[in-house]
Amino acid sequence: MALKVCKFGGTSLASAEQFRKVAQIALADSDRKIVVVSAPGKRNKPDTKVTDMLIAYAEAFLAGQGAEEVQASILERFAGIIEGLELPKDEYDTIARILTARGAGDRSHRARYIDSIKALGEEFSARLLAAFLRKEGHDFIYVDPKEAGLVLSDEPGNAQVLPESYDNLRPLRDSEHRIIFPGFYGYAASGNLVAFPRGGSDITGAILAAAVQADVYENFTDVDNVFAADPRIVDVPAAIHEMTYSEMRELSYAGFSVLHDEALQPAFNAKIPVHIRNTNNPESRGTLISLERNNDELPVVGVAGSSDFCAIFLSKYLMNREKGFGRRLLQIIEEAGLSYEHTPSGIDHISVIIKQSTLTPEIETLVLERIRSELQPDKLIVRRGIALIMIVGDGMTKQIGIAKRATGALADSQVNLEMINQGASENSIMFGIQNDDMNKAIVALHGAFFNKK
Ligand SMILES: Nc1ncnc2c1ncn2[C@@H]1O[C@H](COP(=O)(O)OP(=O)(O)O)[C@@H](O)[C@H]1O
Ligand SMILES: N[C@@H](CC(=O)OP(=O)(O)O)C(=O)O
Repeated sequence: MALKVCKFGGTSLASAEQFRKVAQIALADSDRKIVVVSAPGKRNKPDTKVTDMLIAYAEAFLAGQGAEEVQASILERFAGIIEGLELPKDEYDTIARILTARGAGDRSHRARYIDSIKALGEEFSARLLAAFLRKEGHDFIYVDPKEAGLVLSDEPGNAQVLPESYDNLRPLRDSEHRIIFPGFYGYAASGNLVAFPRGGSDITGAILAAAVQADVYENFTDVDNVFAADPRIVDVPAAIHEMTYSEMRELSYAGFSVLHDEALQPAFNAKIPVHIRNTNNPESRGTLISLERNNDELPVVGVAGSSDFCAIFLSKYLMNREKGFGRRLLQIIEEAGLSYEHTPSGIDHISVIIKQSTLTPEIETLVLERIRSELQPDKLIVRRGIALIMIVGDGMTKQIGIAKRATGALADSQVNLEMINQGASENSIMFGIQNDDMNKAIVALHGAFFNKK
């Protein structure tokens, strides 16, 4: 008997109707022993994710404002699900009680308080799905991440798994029951609830799959497969049915929100294939992410982009002869509490690319002052509003002319290139452009590599 861990995203649990689909999929294959769930997501485009409502609920308390309105909207979402699943009224009472109690919890640490509330969407989804499956006569239990031993670093909203979690979670493999596990959060060694970054239920699923040595990690979402570009940007993008871990890691980091980029490492380490599938069309083939792919006629498997980066650009004559220049520069960045994304460089210049949101005006002043006094550059400027576009494919190394094809397509679309950087692993090329050109660039690059002649 095979062992499968499956994760259902917020869109798969947005309503009672979606819960029923999830239950049907879980029941269709007895190998699906562990089911990880997200909080109810959007039912339609203008709708709000429960996680965002919970964050608003926490923020209302923190601001000392009334939270009644947002509390009522959260409870209304769950009331609709409970009613649609024909669950007893007790379920609603429990949810209302927990939500009120958490809201009244300790607010002395802002980020910790927000985590303790925003995780409730996943907890409620998991409790309701387990209750529904049991009501229908199936042996599923809700498992609490604390009891199961999902131990995370104590970084609210940005937690990472600690190695002991894998040993702690392994026994779930032999549980006599099938398991419903909430995604997105775990506990620090201190006992505090901590959440992964947004979209982090994907990470929970991957950790569980690795811990129990699953044969496959099925990640159910609302698209038939991964596309070669974001379907919200490119009309009818090419479907990609196979990808390698490193390709998907690059693409999800660069903008493919379909899978969290940090979800790949646990699956990759444990060599567990990840199968992206559609809850609304479970018959479709999906996308298999593993060590190797057979579609090696494709040099490039995807084009992704994300906006709002900035570049700290420095030039200094004979920079190449100055030992330790790069190290000292990056040390300044590190000591300002910043992480950097890329460092494209030439003989006399270097840029450090950083997420714009992390470079606050205070940090910027501090960093620039230190660079000026400690490194004495000839030129130092900060460029904002940069989008990074990535074309990714393990097959790129074997084909000549990929960069030419890409830059040609960008030029034809009048996109001005500010930076080009080939990843050290040679399976990606990054282009830095103006934010406003991002979608145009993605459309052009998708056309260059995927449009049938
Ligand atoms: N390259 C891509 N291929 C498929 N979907 C993509 C891609 N890039 C972005 N997406 C978006 O990711 C969405 C699925 O991710 P997400 O909204 O997080 O779903 P879930 O609620 O299942 O976690 C899709 O609806 C699609 O709009
Ligand atoms: N609900 C959390 C975690 C998550 O993974 O959600 P989703 O599966 O809907 O991306 C969020 O909105 O960030």
